[in-house]
Amino acid sequence: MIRVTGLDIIFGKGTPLEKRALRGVDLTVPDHQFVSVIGSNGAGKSTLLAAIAGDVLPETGKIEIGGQDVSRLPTAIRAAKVARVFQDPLAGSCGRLTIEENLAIAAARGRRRGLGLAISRSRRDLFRQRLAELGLGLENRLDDQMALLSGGQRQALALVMATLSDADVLLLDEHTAALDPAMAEFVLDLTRRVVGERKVATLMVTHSMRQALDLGDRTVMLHEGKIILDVAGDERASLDVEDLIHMFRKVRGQDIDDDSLLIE
Ligand SMILES: Nc1ncnc2c1ncn2[C@@H]1O[C@H](COP(=O)(O)OP(=O)(O)OP(=O)(O)O)[C@@H](O)[C@H]1O
Repeated sequence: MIRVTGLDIIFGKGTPLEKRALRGVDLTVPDHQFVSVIGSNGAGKSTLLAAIAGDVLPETGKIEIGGQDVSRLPTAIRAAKVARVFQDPLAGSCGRLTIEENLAIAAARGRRRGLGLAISRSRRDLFRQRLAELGLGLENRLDDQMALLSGGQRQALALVMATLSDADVLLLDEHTAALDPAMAEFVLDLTRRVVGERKVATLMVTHSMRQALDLGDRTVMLHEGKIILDVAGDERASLDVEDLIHMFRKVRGQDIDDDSLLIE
């Protein structure tokens, strides 16, 4: 579970460029819940994920993961609890290492084991099995360098890596935005499957209103560092993109910037 309470994040405090990116954000995500996060440019979506991962520390407020207060813990210490997939397919894995080595590092995250032990035969079988489930033929390429894979293959791998760890939290930051439409659809389907199986507390940032309603079981909209909409259950199920736009306008009294929020 993730519990964020009264979270304020300020960049460049005391400088002319001071920016209050999050303002008193409260958000609790239970273990099984998949939350899509939407909002226009600069709304604070990535900052929220970065704060949960530990890349930025709160000015005020608290972040708890699995019941532990991690507010002041650095990213490296939180890594065992937090799995992430970034927009840039190159960011989540090491191109110079093999597929197997990348998977072994992911599997060893948060565990007191060396890489050597991590690459045992049974582990290799597990990796093969997980890769075979993707249907991309990667189970036969364990010794290939990660750099040889396409962006979509790397994102799919990043999701598999996320499931190999015992993380309590999965953070997806526009993880399909850099992919071509067919690959993006594949990775989104995989995301649904992975989150469904792992039942991990998941936050997915997207610019697509359609994705925000189609994936997961709750949609949160951020604007200027605040949560302005939070819908789940029957209310969410009955919404379409037009409703979401209408709700945004009602709350903010302004038009959505169509350049930053994709209607479809
Ligand atoms: N490292 C930083 N230093 C200074 N300001 C920052 C930093 N990171 C983000 N900001 C500012 O904080 C605000 C929120 O940024 P953030 O990246 O979280 O928005 P976002 O909702 O993810 O936007 P986008 O959809 O454009 O990625 C923006 O005004 C941004 O310019």
